[in-house]
Amino acid sequence: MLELRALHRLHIGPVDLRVEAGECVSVMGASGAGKSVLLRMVADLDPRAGEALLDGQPCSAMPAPAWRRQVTYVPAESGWWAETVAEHFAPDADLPALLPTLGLDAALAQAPVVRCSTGERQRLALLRALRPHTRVLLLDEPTSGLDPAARARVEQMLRQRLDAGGTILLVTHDIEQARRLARRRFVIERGQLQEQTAEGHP
Ligand SMILES: Nc1ncnc2c1ncn2[C@@H]1O[C@H](COP(=O)(O)OP(=O)(O)OP(=O)(O)O)[C@@H](O)[C@H]1O
Repeated sequence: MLELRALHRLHIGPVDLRVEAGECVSVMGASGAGKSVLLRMVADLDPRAGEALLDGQPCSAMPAPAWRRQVTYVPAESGWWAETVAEHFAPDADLPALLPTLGLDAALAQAPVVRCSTGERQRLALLRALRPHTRVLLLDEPTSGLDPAARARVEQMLRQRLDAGGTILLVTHDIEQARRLARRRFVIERGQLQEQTAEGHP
């Protein structure tokens, strides 16, 4: 279970939130409202006040890499540091089996990253983050560049992750996607998270 206690950075927060294992919570909000700042705070990527806990273990009590192994941020545009796709995955990753699960050609494993399309890179970044030790996925617009078929595959994979006990904090501009995946939906406004009721706006 992920717990946020009075997380605060810039004008975002304090944010208090509990997300159970197997639960997806969505966060919507205007451009610039602070959605990415929030996800980065949870991943402990920037200085911030407050505390985040995973199963009661405070983030501040563990080395940053240990926290980020379990609580993984997938930004809207991921970083790539090597030439080919395969170099960004663990040596034992079964890429010929993994890539088609999100509708990607298995041959893409040997392709240079610079030749991949935006939507291909987006799905590759997600696959990169879906390691067994990742407990919480912090997803920043994971399907914004995808066609409906690819988006459906991604959502199916996220549902499998939830069924297996994973936790997802999902930033999206797509209200229908939020309704499909998230048990609870929030909007960030004036730096505060506000829960939306089933009938309410948005
Ligand atoms: N390191 C920083 N220092 C100062 N201000 C920042 C920093 N990072 C982000 N901001 C500001 O915080 C606000 C929230 O930014 P954020 O990227 O979280 O928006 P967002 O809700 O994710 O927007 P979008 O939907 O456009 O991606 C913006 O006004 C941004 O300029």
